[in-house]
Amino acid sequence: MHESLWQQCIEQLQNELPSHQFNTWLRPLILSESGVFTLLAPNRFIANWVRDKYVQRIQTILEELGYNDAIEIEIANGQGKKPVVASSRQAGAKKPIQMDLKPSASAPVSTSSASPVVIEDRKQPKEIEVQTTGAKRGKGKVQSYLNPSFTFKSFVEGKSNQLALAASQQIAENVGGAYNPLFIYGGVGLGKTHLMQAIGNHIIDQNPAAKVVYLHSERFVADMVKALQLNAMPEFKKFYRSLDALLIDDIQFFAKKDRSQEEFFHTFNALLEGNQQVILTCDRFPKEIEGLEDRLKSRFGWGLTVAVEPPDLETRVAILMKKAEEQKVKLPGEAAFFIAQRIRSNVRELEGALKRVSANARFTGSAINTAFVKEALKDLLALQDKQVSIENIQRTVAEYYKIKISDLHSKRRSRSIARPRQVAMALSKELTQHSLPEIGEAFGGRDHTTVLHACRKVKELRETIQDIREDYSNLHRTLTT
Ligand SMILES: Nc1ncnc2c1ncn2[C@@H]1O[C@H](COP(=O)(O)OP(=O)(O)OP(=O)(O)O)[C@@H](O)[C@H]1O
Repeated sequence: MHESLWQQCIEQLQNELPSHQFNTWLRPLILSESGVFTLLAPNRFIANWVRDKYVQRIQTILEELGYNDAIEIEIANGQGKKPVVASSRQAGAKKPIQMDLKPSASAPVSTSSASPVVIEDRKQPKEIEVQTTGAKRGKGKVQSYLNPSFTFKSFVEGKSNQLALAASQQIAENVGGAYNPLFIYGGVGLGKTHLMQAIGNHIIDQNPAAKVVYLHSERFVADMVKALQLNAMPEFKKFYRSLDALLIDDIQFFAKKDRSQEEFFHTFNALLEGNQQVILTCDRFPKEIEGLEDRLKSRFGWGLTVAVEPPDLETRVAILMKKAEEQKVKLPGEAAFFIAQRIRSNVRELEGALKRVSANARFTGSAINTAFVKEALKDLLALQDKQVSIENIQRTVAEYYKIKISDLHSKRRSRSIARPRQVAMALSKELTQHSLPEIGEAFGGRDHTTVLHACRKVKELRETIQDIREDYSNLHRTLTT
């Protein structure tokens, strides 16, 4: 009975909501088979979001269909069970951002452009210059370390970054709220820094006096070492603990730096306790960072962990068109499609390719079309074609799943072999120019329909199963960077 009610309800929601909202938040919900009307969400973020934004509407629709009991939203693996009723809470209230700290006029002026805390090497008094704050770009003495072009507006949404974008937007609106810290992870050049800084830029746009600091983890370490040498740890601590939002990029560099981890752990706790927002990026999932203390790994997972994955073809085209428009480059759709088809590894490389094409076009005074792009990117494409071969993919996949390359060619059908084989086929389709029959041939002489089936299956599994999504993205990263 619940099944048919939910079916009607979900159809109604699909009619009511924009498709991206429906696909992101409601499509992933699964009706549990337990006695109570329970919807299972794939992760805590979706569960919380649905509780905050959609549960009332769901309940109302169900009531119209004659169902009057409360419903529950749970996380599919059973974590964080939290019953909800129709009158569930509203979205988190906005926390006012403190406006107390201004850079000291007497503080030493730093020429360093990267470090927000400048500890001068002099005996008395030890001063820390706070160069931090947002500060409207270009205004006043205060320097911003945020790239003003990294905004939500300039960020192209796609399936590969949808959750990360939604989470970032949510946090930008509710600084220090329910999702703290935000941990964004994913491969090189996929937009982690862009998203993190978009949050920072948004906070500052809302409140130009907000204290937002963005820095690379290596900078944090270097500043701390300097503070230690100069006996200036109290100032160091005070500074970091006074922020509204601390944005630390690439925290994998904390690995094996025990003293920095210790200090960061305390800073981190102090910020979380004060409801100050912490945003971290990393090239991998927290648990996979070797040389990072377990307590930090576990703490990173307290808030919200979201992945950015390599963008699919449509998103790559959209990103190219957007970048071309921003740079006032006339890029025909067909040429964008060609670039996007051939440059698949990450967005930074897409941007690099576009820059190269537009520089060539300017230099030669030519209009950009596909033939021109082919010529301008000749070397790059030749290099890339050489790098990703089916053999390479098979070797990498076999190593990753700890199976033999010959298993990928064999007829064995056990899942421990068949799944990696399907993943390897899908990667071959995505990363090489080989046709389906050629790929089938390279996998023990299989039919092209088997390859097509594998590609569809892997696509579906990536959408529904986190492990497969991560495996695929790890392999993609290994093969393309
Ligand atoms: N979805 C997107 N829309 C628009 N631009 C994007 C998108 N994703 C990435 N970019 C652009 O790609 C470039 C690289 O992104 P970014 O520096 O954020 O990557 P990253 O994931 O932080 O990489 P790294 O791990 O190397 O630090 C930036 O110029 C960014 O603006």
